[in-house]
Amino acid sequence: MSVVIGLTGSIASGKSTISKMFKDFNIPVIDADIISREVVEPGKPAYRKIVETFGETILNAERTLDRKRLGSIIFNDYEKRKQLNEIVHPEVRKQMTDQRDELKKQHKAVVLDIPLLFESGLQHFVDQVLLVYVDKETQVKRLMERDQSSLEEAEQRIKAQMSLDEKAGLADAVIDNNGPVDASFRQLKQILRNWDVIQ
Ligand SMILES: CC(C)(COP(=O)(O)OP(=O)(O)OC[C@H]1O[C@@H](n2cnc3c(N)ncnc32)[C@H](O)[C@@H]1O)[C@@H](O)C(=O)NCCC(=O)NCCS
Ligand SMILES: Nc1ncnc2c1ncn2[C@@H]1O[C@H](COP(=O)(O)OP(=O)(O)OP(=O)(O)O)[C@@H](O)[C@H]1O
Repeated sequence: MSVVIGLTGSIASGKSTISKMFKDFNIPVIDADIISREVVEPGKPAYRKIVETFGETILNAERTLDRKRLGSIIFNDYEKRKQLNEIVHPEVRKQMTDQRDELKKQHKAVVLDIPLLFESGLQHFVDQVLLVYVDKETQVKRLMERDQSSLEEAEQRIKAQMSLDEKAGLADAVIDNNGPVDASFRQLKQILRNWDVIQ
């Protein structure tokens, strides 16, 4: 029996950092952010719907999506965000469940890295939910440093998601990622032992 692990957190909480650690255990990771980029490439159905809905001003000169511009529209506006989600999310879900079912056949565990797992109510896609947690101050600081963004931009993005404190109450296990990376790695190892994924 393969265990399907839903890896989640909030923006800049450290999902990608933890996600890379699964390689050490030979556990494959399916990344919703990567799939959500693939399904909006020019020529794909979701791309066409996005241009129809948001207009050509959200395109770059080479006609790919101007992600920064689209982000500045949707992170400011709940209704627009909902419209974009309704176009992109069904495509992402289909790809993720197909890959999950294939990988389950060959691995002791499979990870679905889904930033919006709780917001989208996707708990039923997975057997265990693993949350990467940081406190609000660390989150803002790491987000601003990584994306070279202002305090205002960082707080706006954080506000577009459910708070990490609320998510912590819903998860099966939590990694506290406020400390150094090796401390988070040790927590991950213990959790995988508890779930009988590793020895
Ligand atoms: C708005 C877009 C173009 C901005 O692109 P950008 O390259 O700046 O950001 P990126 O895609 O790398 O996302 C970064 C993080 O933002 C957060 N985020 C992205 N989309 C959303 C959303 N619709 N609602 C809340 N948070 C979001 C997530 O934590 C994500 O990890 C892009 O995020 C997008 O297409 N979003 C809709 C699809 C989506 O929900 N993706 C996230 C999970 S499937
Ligand atoms: N334990 C840690 N100590 C110091 N820096 C960290 C730690 N964990 C992550 N970081 C840094 O914090 C930033 C955010 O981490 P990461 O990109 O892994 O988050 P994420 O949850 O995947 O973000 P997003 O949702 O935006 O994709 C990165 O610059 C990363 O290098």
